[in-house]
Amino acid sequence: MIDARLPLTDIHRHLDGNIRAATILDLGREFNIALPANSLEALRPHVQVVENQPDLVSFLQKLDWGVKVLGSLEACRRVALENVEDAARAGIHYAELRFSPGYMAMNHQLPIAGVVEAVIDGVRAGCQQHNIEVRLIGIMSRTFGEEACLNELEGLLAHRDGITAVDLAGDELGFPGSEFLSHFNRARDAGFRITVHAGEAAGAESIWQAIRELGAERIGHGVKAVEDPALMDFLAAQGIGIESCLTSNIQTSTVAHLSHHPLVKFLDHGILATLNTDDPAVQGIEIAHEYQVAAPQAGLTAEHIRTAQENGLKIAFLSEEEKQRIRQRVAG
Ligand SMILES: O=c1[nH]cnc2c1ncn2[C@@H]1O[C@H](CO)[C@@H](O)[C@H]1O
Ligand SMILES: [Zn+2]
Repeated sequence: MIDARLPLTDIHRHLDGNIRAATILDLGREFNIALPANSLEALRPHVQVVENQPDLVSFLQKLDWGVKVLGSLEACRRVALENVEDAARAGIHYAELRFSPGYMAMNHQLPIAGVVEAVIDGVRAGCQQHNIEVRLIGIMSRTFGEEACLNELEGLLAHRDGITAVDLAGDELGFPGSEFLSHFNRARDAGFRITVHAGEAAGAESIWQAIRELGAERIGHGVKAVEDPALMDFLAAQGIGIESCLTSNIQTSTVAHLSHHPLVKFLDHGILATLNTDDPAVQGIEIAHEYQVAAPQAGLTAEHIRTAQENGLKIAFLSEEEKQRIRQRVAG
């Protein structure tokens, strides 16, 4: 159900939520970090969601081992490079990879700006080796509070040219967007594009807040928009894109069953909604699974899936010329 004539995109993909289990073992050994298991098979349930989690925060804990083994900047560069390799292998032509430099830095007190630089460098190397185009989104992890987010923003600003956009992710219920107004004012002043995780754990008001107060041009997840008809109209009229992540929404218990997922309603309403992975290694899925298994289970027809695929590049953080170049490259 992936249209091979159209670019395949993944514009909501956390690179620090996509660290290979084999790499976690490897880095654990390198930095002498005691892991909960020493074989791939035994490690898997600690680093991958094997059953749906009761809420977002429980799901997010599954990402923790991946960053605990980041003992050096070289390790950060390695996982960035491997992420590009994995995205290219998954058949993705254009990816926006996002990462939280403070979250990656915190276990071994790495310099945050150094992490940003290492990720940019790893992605650049990966793009030279593989036939894929990548942009980077810097995340501020709300879970660690305002000051930690400010440190992340400063690290991202130190390498402004290598970063396309900023995002706010983590515990949406515990840390509402209203605490981060000054961060986003600075980010917009610096010319960053803006996407925000909203309407995943919290309600439609969180999406309005992200748009009106943080300047979000796109929304990560946005599931709860379906509860507010005025918001549905607004998203469609303003061309504010939704980055849907179907399997993620089931694994976090944001949506009880795929047949209840609002993505079809978004598309039928003319909202520029897209299909994405979120944290593929942690979830045990890849983008093809979202198109071929999850989307049909969520009630998308072949036409809906095609529209979602087209929307990926439409709402990408690229210029019209860059989008056209990618379309032409894929159409051959
Ligand atoms: O589905 C999600 N919703 C909200 N935050 C997320 C999700 N997946 C990962 N992160 C958060 O993003 C940062 C790492 O890139 C971490 O803060 C992680 O908790
Ligand atoms: Zn996400």
